[in-house]
Amino acid sequence: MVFGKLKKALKKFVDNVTEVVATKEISEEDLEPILEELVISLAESDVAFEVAEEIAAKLREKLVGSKIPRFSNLRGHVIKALEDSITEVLSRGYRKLDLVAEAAKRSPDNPLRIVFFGVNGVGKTTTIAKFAYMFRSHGVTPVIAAADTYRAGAQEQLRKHAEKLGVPFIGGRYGADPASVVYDAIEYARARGYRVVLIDTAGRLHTDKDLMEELRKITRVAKPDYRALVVDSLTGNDAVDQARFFDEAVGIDFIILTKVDADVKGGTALSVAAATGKPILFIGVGQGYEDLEPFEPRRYAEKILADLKQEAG
Ligand SMILES: Nc1nc2c(ncn2[C@@H]2O[C@H](COP(=O)(O)OP(=O)(O)OP(=O)(O)O)[C@@H](O)[C@H]2O)c(=O)[nH]1
Repeated sequence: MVFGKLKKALKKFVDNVTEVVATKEISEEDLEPILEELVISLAESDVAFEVAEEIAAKLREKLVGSKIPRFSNLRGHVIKALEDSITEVLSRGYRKLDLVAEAAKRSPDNPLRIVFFGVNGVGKTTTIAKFAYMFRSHGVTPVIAAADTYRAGAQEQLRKHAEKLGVPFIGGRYGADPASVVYDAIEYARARGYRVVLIDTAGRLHTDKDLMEELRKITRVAKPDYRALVVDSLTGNDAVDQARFFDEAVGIDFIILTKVDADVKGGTALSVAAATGKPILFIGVGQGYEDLEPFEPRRYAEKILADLKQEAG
């Protein structure tokens, strides 16, 4: 089940609180051991330890000494505290972005540039194709630039997507300077009036230092409006390390979390958003072009807690 492990941890927390609290007020004494158990089970669901502790601190603040409103039940009260705490953690750095509207407003000599970073295998290629689909279906056709010139496969995969989607593709020969691919793609867009350029980059080179230098060079040439990091929700705490690496290398504006539809643990979103302070703005929820959703913290928290809320009535 999607998010199964996280949901189980949260349900156990609600069960424990309702079991222990007999009066109309929640005491710190009652809550403390239950919070400790919650932190451990959150950590087991891929929530970074410091983020799990932060959630516990928020719950302590909201629940200790709180009076249960007369007509509401204790369960509902605890679930609401959980939902608010999770929403707060997910909201760090969050802002609404309308990329399609931004691109549509651009003058043709200054197209919107989005550079995508991320290690191999996280779903970067698929995500760029999903973005191309999103722009194109709103009438803003993008140019795709494949600036990973070290992997012939990456070029080929992106070219196929571009063909299927009917959008222009600019690639480079094996080993060509990736920055020149970026330059050509931006010039191409300018010359033909395309208002957005989506740029793929390498996910791995011989050394991390080489990778950092290449990504910095691409960034200097692209002058991106947005630097997007693609992370895989199935990688758990690794996603936090990746976000830190890329943020140090090039600076990250927002994160796209992929494979959320296949995530049985569910904690990565909480970790990445809270531990890096970089907002998740999109999630990948499948392999199709249309399987990209804007991320909204409250809605995501509601999704995590939907079964519990339904049970509580
Ligand atoms: N279920 C699911 N699968 C996804 C999602 N995004 C990508 N994938 C799959 O993940 C696999 C890897 O995706 P790619 O787009 O090839 O990943 P990449 O990061 O470009 O990987 P390389 O090309 O190997 O660097 C593919 O099988 C995709 O279909 C998603 O949101 N949900």
